[in-house]
Amino acid sequence: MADFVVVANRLPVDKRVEPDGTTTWKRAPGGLVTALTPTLASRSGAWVGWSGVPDSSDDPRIDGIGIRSVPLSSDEIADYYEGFANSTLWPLYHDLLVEPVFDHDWWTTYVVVNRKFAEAASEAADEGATVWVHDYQLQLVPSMLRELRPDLRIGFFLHIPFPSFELFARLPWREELLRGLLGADLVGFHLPGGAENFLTLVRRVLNLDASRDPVGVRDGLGTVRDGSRTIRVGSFPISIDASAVAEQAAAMTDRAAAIRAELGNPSTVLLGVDRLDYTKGIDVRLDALDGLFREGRLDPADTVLVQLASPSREHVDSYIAVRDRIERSVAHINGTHGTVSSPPVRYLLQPVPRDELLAYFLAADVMLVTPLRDGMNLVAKEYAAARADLGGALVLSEFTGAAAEMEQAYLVNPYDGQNVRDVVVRAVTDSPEDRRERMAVLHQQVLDFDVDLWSQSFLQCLSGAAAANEAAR
Ligand SMILES: O=P(O)(O)OC[C@H]1O[C@H](O[C@H]2O[C@H](CO)[C@@H](O)[C@H](O)[C@H]2O)[C@H](O)[C@@H](O)[C@@H]1O
Ligand SMILES: Cc1cn([C@@H]2O[C@H](COP(=O)(O)OP(=O)(O)O)[C@@H](O)[C@H]2O)c(=O)[nH]c1=O
Repeated sequence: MADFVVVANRLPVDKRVEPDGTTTWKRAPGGLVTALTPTLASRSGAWVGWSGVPDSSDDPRIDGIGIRSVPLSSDEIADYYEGFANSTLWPLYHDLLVEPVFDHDWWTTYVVVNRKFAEAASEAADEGATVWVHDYQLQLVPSMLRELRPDLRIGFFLHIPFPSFELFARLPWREELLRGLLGADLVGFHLPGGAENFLTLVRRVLNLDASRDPVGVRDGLGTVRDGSRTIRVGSFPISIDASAVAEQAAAMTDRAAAIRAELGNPSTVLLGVDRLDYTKGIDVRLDALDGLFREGRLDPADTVLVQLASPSREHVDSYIAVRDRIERSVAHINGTHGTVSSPPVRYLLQPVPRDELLAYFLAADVMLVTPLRDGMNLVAKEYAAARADLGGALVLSEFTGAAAEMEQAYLVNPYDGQNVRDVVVRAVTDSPEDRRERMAVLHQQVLDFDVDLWSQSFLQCLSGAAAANEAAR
């Protein structure tokens, strides 16, 4: 039994089957794992989640964290994860970049799977424990868990944007999803805008009393009254372990120089690092590069774009389509502007290990983060943290959560191709002093507002919100 339980779609471990058939588990890389491991380890914590493969029920123990697998069948993965989570909610919450599918069978499976997670959390949690539920895959878990275990302190955090009334109200299951979230004592979003959208929806769809004042960052929480309970609603922008990133990156300078040499030591190295997702705007930056070569504003003989793309949700149609678009664009640029010995785009469709990523960050003159919509984007923060040398420049879409904090980046509107091309050229050609000044502010910012602040501020607000509800009970 644990007194702090994290509930997330993914477990914080990767399963590896060795050539001799034995199974080993490794801590998975990723922001959430890094953010929560210290709290989990210090508080006898447990993590409830899915292993990422069908029908797996191993419960390894790693870094002092108890793991509790929620086994999912292939059909459940198709309907809950690929279907309702990533073909209904994901596109709807990301501004309809592709058309969401509303399928009643997927919804039924979403309810069944959310109940499995709630039951597993209920079995893992000690009397009065704190349970922190994460993300759009599990929006029904807070209320299911409250019904099973009224003694628990329950927080929920959404890692992706939360849409306006006009978008969310299209969901045939809008009431159920809002009610699901209201089982929590505290509901958190990256940005105040998401929290305010939630308050408006609760008022208009459920007719509950919800506050109308603007929500602050880590402060000025909104409130919803639901019977005798008060649900707090707030903004908590996630971040990274910036000092660890800076320290690890400092050890990668030789590898960074080797990468530039492997690329032929061009004058300008541009870099993109993303999951292969249509939200990330990989095609936006490829189109900009093509345009800049055509306009003669960048020289294809002396410019290289490295695009590292990690495969994601590969069975979902919209992901198959975006991969196809990107690969055609890469081939077009290399075919039109390259030579056999020096194609201007180097594209990798593989997950890249953390150390190697940090070396690429150091090797890049300009980091291109151009999503059409993104909850936060930790890559932008990692790049700024890695550049303790104050070198490099960050081009950042206004439509990422990160842009709300990183105002000294070269901000772009990814929907305006001319703006993207102009800003990329500015980032490449601005004086070294101007670029250093911008990077100095960004680097300090990510050091000051790190992941510890994110988790501690959320957990502190959760403790206050839950205590108030316990007193009212
Ligand atoms: O688990 P997957 O389906 O493979 O997807 C990976 C994760 O993608 C999403 O990440 C979001 O969270 C980041 C941290 O808060 C944020 O920076 C980013 O903007 C979001 O897109 C998703 O929300 C996670 O649940 C997935 O595990
Ligand atoms: C492509 C790639 C990424 N990573 C690491 O993954 C996360 C990505 O987080 P972000 O918030 O930017 O976006 P999503 O959660 O994917 O929507 C970041 O920590 C990257 O360093 C990685 O380790 N390897 C990769 O190939």
